[in-house]
Amino acid sequence: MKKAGVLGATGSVGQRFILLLADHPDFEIAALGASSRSAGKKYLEAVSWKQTDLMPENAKSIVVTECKAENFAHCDVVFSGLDSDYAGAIEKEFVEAGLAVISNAKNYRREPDVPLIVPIVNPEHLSVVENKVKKAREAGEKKAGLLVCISNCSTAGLVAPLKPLVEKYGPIDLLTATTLQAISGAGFSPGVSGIDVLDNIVPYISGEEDKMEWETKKILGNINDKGDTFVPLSADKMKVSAQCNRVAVSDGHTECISLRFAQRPPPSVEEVKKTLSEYVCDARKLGCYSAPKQTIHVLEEPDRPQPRLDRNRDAGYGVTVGRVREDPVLDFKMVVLSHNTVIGAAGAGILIAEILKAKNVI
Ligand SMILES: NC(=O)C1=CN([C@@H]2O[C@H](COP(=O)(O)OP(=O)(O)OC[C@H]3O[C@@H](n4cnc5c(N)ncnc54)[C@H](OP(=O)(O)O)[C@@H]3O)[C@@H](O)[C@H]2O)C=CC1
Ligand SMILES: N[C@@H](CC(=O)OP(=O)(O)O)C(=O)O
Repeated sequence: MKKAGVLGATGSVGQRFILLLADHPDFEIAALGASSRSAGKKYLEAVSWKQTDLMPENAKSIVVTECKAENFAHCDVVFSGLDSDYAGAIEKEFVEAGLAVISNAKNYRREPDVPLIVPIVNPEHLSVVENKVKKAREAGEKKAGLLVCISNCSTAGLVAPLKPLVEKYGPIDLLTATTLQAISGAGFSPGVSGIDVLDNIVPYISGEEDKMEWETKKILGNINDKGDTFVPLSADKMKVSAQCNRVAVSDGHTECISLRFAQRPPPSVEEVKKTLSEYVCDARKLGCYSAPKQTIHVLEEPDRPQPRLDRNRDAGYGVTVGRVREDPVLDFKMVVLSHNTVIGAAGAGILIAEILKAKNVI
């Protein structure tokens, strides 16, 4: 069993980590961290639990600590669900102390040497940290600190169907996405207020559109010849336009997307559906415990996917696509649904850790 720490353990993402780690065969919870408001309290008392699953017994009596590296020194991996106002300094301290940090926060996603990972899409980008750790071990370092960033949750759902399509049919040069994002995505402190979201749609999520437009290009981009720096796709190779909305859904981000392939003629609708259905993510091939059996579920019903009905496919690690059809402006349009706190956040972190463990990095 590897020992796992969770930073921001009381938040929306942190609570999902607690659920997903509760019965995990490879990782056990060894330390929980949050703000000084929570530190010193048992998890049961520190947290305002908002999940529909009951709080796991094994978390209840763990005493939450302050997010200091010394409190997590015994951890093989540390998952971060920290508020981004604090994540930057805390995660830096942890990596410098030799800890392996897998972060949900946005702070380091654009660093040229930090992998930005959606584990069902671009686990090959983990080679950059694999190489770093190998070199550090060869140099005699006992604990090589490393940082892996998890993408923005809407970006995770967006890139999942793009990856197999690009692999098979070449670059996508134009892409639009309009999101309908769940309230759990906004976190719990303070979270979206009832009056804002009930009987309403808020057509603005701060910073979200820019993150989707930028992160997509890093995730679908390349690594330089030296194997140490990421080279995102350039704007002339791929134009991405996102519009983001908050809707009254508890979990699960829906995205209406349209895309055009650079190569002409484009494939047929049936070929696109077949390619999506047949895609098997590398984590599944590696035998990772949490990897979805079916990476992308393609539905034929005209009124699916729907968040409440489809977000838990493959325990939230699978992505669901429906309404795949021709687009009279670009080539194709479709609706994508992904669980924002599982494959868009905590689940992604755990699947990344499973991949790193399988590769003997942690
Ligand atoms: N929710 C989602 O779907 C997604 C979230 N993210 C990112 O993940 C991170 C966590 O998001 P989310 O769970 O939604 O946020 P929440 O607001 O729900 O949780 C924030 C967490 O950070 C802790 N925290 C706040 N201030 C401090 C501090 N000064 N020192 C240490 N810990 C502190 C809080 O602890 P306390 O309870 O003690 O205040 C809490 O555990 C963010 O960076 C977010 O952008 C990424 C993808 C998806
Ligand atoms: N902004 C996302 C969640 C989030 O926190 O994303 P990021 O980690 O990219 O800031 C949402 O509201 O659904």
